[in-house]
Amino acid sequence: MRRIAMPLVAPFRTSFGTETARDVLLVRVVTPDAEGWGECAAMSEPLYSSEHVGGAAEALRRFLIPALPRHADAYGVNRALEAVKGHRMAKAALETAVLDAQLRAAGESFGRFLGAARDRVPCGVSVGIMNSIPELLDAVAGYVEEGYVRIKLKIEPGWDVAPVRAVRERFGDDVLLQVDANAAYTLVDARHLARLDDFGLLLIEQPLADDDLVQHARLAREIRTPICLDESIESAAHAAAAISLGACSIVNIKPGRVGGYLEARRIHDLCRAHGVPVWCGGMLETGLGRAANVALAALPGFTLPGDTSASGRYFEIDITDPFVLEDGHLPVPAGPGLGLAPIPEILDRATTSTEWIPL
Ligand SMILES: CSCC[C@@H](NC(=O)CCC(=O)O)C(=O)O
Ligand SMILES: [Mg+2]
Repeated sequence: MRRIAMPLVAPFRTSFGTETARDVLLVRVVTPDAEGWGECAAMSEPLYSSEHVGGAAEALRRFLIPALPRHADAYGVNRALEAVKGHRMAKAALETAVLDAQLRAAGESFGRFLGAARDRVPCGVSVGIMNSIPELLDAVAGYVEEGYVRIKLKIEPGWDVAPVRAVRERFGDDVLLQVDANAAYTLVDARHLARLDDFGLLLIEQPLADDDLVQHARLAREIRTPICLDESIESAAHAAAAISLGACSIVNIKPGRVGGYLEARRIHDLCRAHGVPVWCGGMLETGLGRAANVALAALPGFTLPGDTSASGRYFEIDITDPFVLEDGHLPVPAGPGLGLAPIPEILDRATTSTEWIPL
């Protein structure tokens, strides 16, 4: 296990706090045939969800790594880790590292293994809450200029209708626009949220609390903007419940949040069977997690642009060759496994601790 410090190019503010740097936990698995990498999505503090990077490291050290079967592929690891409750981001990092090693040894790319239907994906970008509308419009102008095909605005009570209206007035009705509340509202705000219906948004992401499926279903009957869930969907079972309750009509799939790429694909398959569009969310990943997310975003049911932005959206220097936007798209890595690896001298400079756990 390796912890790296990744400063952000600019503070990223959401309804639950402001990030200025990522403290990222990486897992490297060494097998007789190959090594594999997994990136843990957990943030430094348990503000997005209950997981946090220190807790993930502890769960891996004490429960998940010791539970690893001696000879197992990612499916075997997925089953072996089921006995541990929760800790999905920690599980995802370990399962992904095993999957990466397995695929590198087999000479198969993540995209091919997952069922990618394209060799590049259209990219959206997530824009934080800013100190003023002019500052927001400058940031959005930069991203539109860079070629991002979709803009997502973080919102919270007091910063919602005005920024959305300003972006619509400045950039027109054609730019694909959506908002993400990170669970900042309650049903009391339903009539206020209905004011966003005038702006032709693609979706409103996670308006209410993560465990409020019934209330999201009620909200869905009071606003026209489609509801997309993020924090609420931690498994295929959650996705099935949300769809059958009418709590959402779009799902943001984040492999870390749901325990790994195998469960992410199950959710993709389930949503596709219900005609529910999905898109790939982001957790400010380095190039390692970004590579796996871009491969996932190439699956056929990912019909909306994801938060799969270029490395430069967050990092001055990525620990891998950077993802660079080309005509609003990112290429799906074609090499074995993740298709890339950390650049040793950059990785060493970013490293704050390493820990070797023998099986
Ligand atoms: C620090 S906020 C992380 C969670 C947030 N992620 C994003 O907004 C996209 C971040 C990214 O581009 O990786 C979300 O709720 O969707
Ligand atoms: Mg979100």
